[in-house]
Amino acid sequence: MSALLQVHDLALRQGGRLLCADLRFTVQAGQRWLVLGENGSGKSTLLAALAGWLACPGRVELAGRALGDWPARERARQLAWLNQHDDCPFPLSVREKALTGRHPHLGRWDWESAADVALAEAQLARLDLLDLAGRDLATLSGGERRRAGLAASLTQQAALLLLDEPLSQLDLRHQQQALDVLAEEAAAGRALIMVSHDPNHAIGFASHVLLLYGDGRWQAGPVDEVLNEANLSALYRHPVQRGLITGQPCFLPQRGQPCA
Ligand SMILES: Nc1ncnc2c1ncn2[C@@H]1O[C@H](COP(=O)(O)OP(=O)(O)OP(=O)(O)O)[C@@H](O)[C@H]1O
Repeated sequence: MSALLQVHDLALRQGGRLLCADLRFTVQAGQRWLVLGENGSGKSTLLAALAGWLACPGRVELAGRALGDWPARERARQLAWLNQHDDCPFPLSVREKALTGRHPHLGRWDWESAADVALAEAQLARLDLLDLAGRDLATLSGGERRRAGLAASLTQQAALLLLDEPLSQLDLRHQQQALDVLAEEAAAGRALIMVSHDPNHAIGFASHVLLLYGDGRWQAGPVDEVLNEANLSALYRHPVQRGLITGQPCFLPQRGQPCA
């Protein structure tokens, strides 16, 4: 099976600072990657590079073809990017926001079809947003708006979802709901690369983890190999303890410890 995404020797820099050097990893269809790291370690920069919005040294191949060789519309059918800052400067209903995910699939002068609307509304329903479909995006709470952005990414039906903190601002139930929806997407063959600040989002969800240390170093691999106390303590420069809750591992910061 050929890889959906191949990252070869990618270097991430911002403002003259090297964030990540020689990054190499491969994503197959159905895999769920969680990206972890401190504030400013380069997680959003990585997603921007993988989305083709940031030119970086190295090579990224999407479905066997260099990222830069994809025409923008075709690339957007393959790859959805939920940005961390997903605000909209003009009035837009929640339904219209979800429908933006269909734009790469429409011709220049096409309107969305009934099937497009049905698909968008189905994604809103999965995220508990159908009752708000007619509301202006600007009137939503932060968590509701975040879920509307995720619904738009799902409506795009891309093979690869790049999700920058899709669970931020979501309450506990909606976090779990979103994780369940994303797990369904992965089971249907889509690949996910999701940024989070909670290593526990990996538990029972992620298949792989990418740790970005923000100083050039990184670690990537299956959850069982990469997600452990030692790596997380080094990543966050704070002692992290692994515990068990009803047989499930969980990671917690040690209390009362000075920060490094
Ligand atoms: N245009 C820019 N000029 C200079 N520095 C920048 C620029 N854009 C981003 N940076 C810096 O690059 C670093 C990485 O930013 P990035 O947004 O990728 O971090 P992140 O890991 O996503 O952080 P967070 O967890 O806070 O969202 C940060 O220190 C940021 O201040």
